[in-house]
Amino acid sequence: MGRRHVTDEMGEPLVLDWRAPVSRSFYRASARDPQGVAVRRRFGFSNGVLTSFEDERLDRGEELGTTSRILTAEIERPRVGPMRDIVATIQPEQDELVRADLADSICVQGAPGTGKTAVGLHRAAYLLYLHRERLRRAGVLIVGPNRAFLSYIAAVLPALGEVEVEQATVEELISRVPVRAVEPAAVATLKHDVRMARVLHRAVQAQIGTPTDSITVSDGSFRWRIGLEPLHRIVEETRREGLPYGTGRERVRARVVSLLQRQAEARRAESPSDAWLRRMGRCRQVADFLDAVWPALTPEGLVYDLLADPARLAAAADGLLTDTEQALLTWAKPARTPKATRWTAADAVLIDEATGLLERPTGFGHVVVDEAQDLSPMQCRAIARRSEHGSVTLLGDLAQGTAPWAATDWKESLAHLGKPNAVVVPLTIGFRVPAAVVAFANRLLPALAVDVPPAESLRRDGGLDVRTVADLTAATVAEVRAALAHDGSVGVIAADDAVDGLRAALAAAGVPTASADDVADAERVTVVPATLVKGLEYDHVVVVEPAAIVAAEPRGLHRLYVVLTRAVSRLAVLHREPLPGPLVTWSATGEG
Ligand SMILES: Nc1ncnc2c1ncn2[C@@H]1O[C@H](COP(=O)(O)OP(=O)(O)OP(=O)(O)O)[C@@H](O)[C@H]1O
Repeated sequence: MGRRHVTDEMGEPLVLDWRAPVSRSFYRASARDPQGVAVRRRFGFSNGVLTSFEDERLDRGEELGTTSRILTAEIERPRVGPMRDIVATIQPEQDELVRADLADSICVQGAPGTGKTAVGLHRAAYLLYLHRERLRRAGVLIVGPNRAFLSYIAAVLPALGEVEVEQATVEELISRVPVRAVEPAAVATLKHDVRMARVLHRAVQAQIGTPTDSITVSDGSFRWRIGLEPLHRIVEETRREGLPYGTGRERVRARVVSLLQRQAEARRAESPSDAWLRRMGRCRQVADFLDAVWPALTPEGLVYDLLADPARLAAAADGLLTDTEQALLTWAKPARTPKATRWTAADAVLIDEATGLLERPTGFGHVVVDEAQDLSPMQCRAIARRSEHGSVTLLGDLAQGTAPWAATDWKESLAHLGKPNAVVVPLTIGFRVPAAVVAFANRLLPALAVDVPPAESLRRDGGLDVRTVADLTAATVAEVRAALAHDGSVGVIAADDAVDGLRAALAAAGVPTASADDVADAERVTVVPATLVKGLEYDHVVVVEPAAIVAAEPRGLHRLYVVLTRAVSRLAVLHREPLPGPLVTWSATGEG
């Protein structure tokens, strides 16, 4: 079994695809439930050379589990460059998630390094293998937190033979308008509040009017009239159908035309031509009627009207948003038109919601969302619109939530995603971070106010070094130089505003560095702003001044937790200022 199906020259299978149904028992068989497997043999390779093999005689009750030396060697191998696949060593609890049915939406809560990203990517590959035709048509989407992360994972699916998968950030998914402005966090947070969905819905509904006049149309030969009563009926009926607003408008038009058609048929005893029907649908009287009772809307126009006009907002937000909140949303100086407006990222979220109210978006057959704890309710809804007829795999860790609207309960996120019945499954075995480093980072957990199962690291190796230093820059350069004596990548993680200085200091010391969003870069050292490091990992991590990382943002302790859990082999923490409170107890014991 392996990454791809391989046959000999006679067409006989030599290697079976890891995703084939027959491969399943390789991953799932255990001494207690051998599933017909007598011996499981794993081969170890290095650079194309067979280096080892390992047998488990399940029929004699032998089972290595996580003590497998091939697994240990694989997870302790120094990391360099982009993420790799884990086909050879997928663990049973991961395999259950990877091979869940296409119809099943699942949510995985897992501590740092438990393999959530790996599971999500392998699940996408598995589903594409099993439902190739269906998913090729419907599409599979991977959503990640930023471009650096997406480029880090970009090679995994192609390595598994899957190239037709879209990978995007949420911001890219909803980029109907260019984002050209920033706004205070309080305003953005309010726009991400799920109440805004109701405000927008009401604003759209408020556009639907009541007919006040009958319609009289002439086609050159005859005059036709539709009275008020049938017009009322048409509008009411269509409103009740709850279609997207734009579809509703066309439905009203079609119904008006169909009444005209019936009159024409009765009078002439034959059906009018398609051209006649089209002409009637576009004639001025029908267009005027539509503009009066069901005017054409654009998503940008709808959001613009709400944010530019306090009266409109008040009408739509009555009982939903307080006066203060409404004032917060209203622009002090609106641009002259929607087109001239400098939209913010949160406006783009509102515009996407509005788009969903006006027209039905095309969706994907399956959506994998990574780092999902950072999605706001409104962003969840944006993804829900794109997976309405498909399923989702939601991956995340509540302890790593750094957005102002970060999730605190997966059930809520799942409800906003339209998948309230999805199961929440924990992953608890850590494959990345050495036990000593996990223990250090876990000091923060009680301060993070989330209820998550703690992880247990498989790694007994690795090193942790927490040091007070006099000169942060000089100490960082020295630390990086020492790290370069080992194999593997080196990640220097600092508060965003310290990154340029550190990069320059390293360059001056003759150490070239890469930036996080360029995984193709051959440099072994990367200097990463703390806000971009989510989901990434480096063999040796140097964290510079934790206090500054915490001070830089409201959920700074959550950010620090992310930062401290990026190391595969060694973590060095360099600080001048005292360590943030929750970590201090630890260093006060003298271990640091
Ligand atoms: N079964 C496995 N065999 C070998 N390596 C594994 C296995 N599962 C995960 N890993 C490795 O562990 C590391 C962490 O995995 P991954 O990035 O998927 O974790 P995560 O849960 O998404 O972490 P985070 O919460 O930090 O984003 C990766 O290097 C991955 O390849």
